[in-house]
Amino acid sequence: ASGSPSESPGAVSTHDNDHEDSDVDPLISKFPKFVEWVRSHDGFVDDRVTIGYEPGSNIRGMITTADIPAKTEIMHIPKSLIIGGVDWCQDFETIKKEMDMGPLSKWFDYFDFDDSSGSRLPLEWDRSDEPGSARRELQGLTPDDFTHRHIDWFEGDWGCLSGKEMTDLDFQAFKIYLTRSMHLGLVPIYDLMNHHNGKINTYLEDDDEGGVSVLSLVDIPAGFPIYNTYGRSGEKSTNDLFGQYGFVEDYPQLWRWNDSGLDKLAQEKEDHAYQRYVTTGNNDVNSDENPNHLGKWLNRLNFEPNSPFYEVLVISPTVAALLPTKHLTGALGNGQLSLDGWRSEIDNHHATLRSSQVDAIHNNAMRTLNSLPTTIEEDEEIIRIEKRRMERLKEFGREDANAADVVMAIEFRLAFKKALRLTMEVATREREAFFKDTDEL
Ligand SMILES: C[S@@+](CC[C@H](N)C(=O)[O-])C[C@H]1O[C@@H](n2cnc3c(N)ncnc32)[C@H](O)[C@@H]1O
Repeated sequence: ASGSPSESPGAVSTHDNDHEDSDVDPLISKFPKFVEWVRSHDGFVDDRVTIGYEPGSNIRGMITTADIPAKTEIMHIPKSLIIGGVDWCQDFETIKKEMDMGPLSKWFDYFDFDDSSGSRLPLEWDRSDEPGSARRELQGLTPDDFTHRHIDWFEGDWGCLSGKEMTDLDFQAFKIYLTRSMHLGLVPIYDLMNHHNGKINTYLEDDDEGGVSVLSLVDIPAGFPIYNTYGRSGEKSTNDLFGQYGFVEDYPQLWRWNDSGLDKLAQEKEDHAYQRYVTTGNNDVNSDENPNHLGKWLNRLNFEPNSPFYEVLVISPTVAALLPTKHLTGALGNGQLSLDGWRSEIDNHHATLRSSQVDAIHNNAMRTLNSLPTTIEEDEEIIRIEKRRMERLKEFGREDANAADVVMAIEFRLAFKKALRLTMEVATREREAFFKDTDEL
């Protein structure tokens, strides 16, 4: 009962601030026309999906209008609708050419419905780290060192622009590709799903001709967001996602950081004790991206750490796994796990984690927190003040991009600090649970 071109789904707007009426919000009201365009080019879209602003976050994304049982094909996008899939630079050129053609492009309806200019990325921040800048507000925390990495490469001598100046159209094409493409290229309608590693409810199946289907992983109730993931199996940390997309993901969060001081010491001195605590090597399991999700991680008895850096997997404000294994992070983006399910996985993990490693991450989290210029409580107050300032500016009709960037940066560092504080709490609270090395008994 779905998918015929004459049955275009409606669109709902639950947004309560800027987009009160879906009739006047083209980012919502143009959805039926967009779906018709997909279908008229041999794409398939289930009638039970629409577009709306997600309650809570107010982020536009795909939502169900009726129950969708598990293992249902929700969309199929044939290769003929996908742009690119060759490499960054060629895909960029194709996108730019099509955008430039305006209504004459086959993808006009796709570009017309796109919302990538509505998101703000750290690479759009002012580059300076003078007081008052968003970069300065990161207080040196990762991704302070790579906020502009993608654009620097893209514009640079070895990137797609080879040092040429970037035009507005270049930037538009660059941004849509950076924020929306996947391994097959730029995939219309697929890219309307938002990210959630915990409530992930879809998986992908490539077809034999270069197209792709999205299927439901679990039963999805009516009115629920349809989620994708940007970092399957713990491949990308919460810091990475913030650095690239500019949002702090919901739980579960995977925070990753480095101890630059100790790193230097370890490099200078091979037998430094740091070597005992930090593992090295590549995260090879995570490059084995299996779109068929479940099962891959379930049977894996794997004690290998997910990352050579300090890492904490935060499940809720009080539950976290210190130095998670690949086995644990393998669940991220591949399936849903209840809080009790996480707790029992984490208990098993902590029972095998050496106390000496726990001490190292605890001490590092403490040192990092103590070295930062503001506390969690101060940040909470600063955000309140900054937000009020922004609201006042808005009332006077002035939108200040830098003020919004600053709030974004402070919100990120606050979430990071909470993860560091939780790391210390878990290390202390569960002291008895960790594995005691024989020389520590
Ligand atoms: C592939 S698009 C997803 C659909 C998009 N929101 C839209 O309406 O077209 C990716 C962009 O959506 C936003 N996004 C996706 N998941 C998000 C989340 N969990 N929190 C905040 N923003 C999110 C980010 O701006 C990201 O760059």
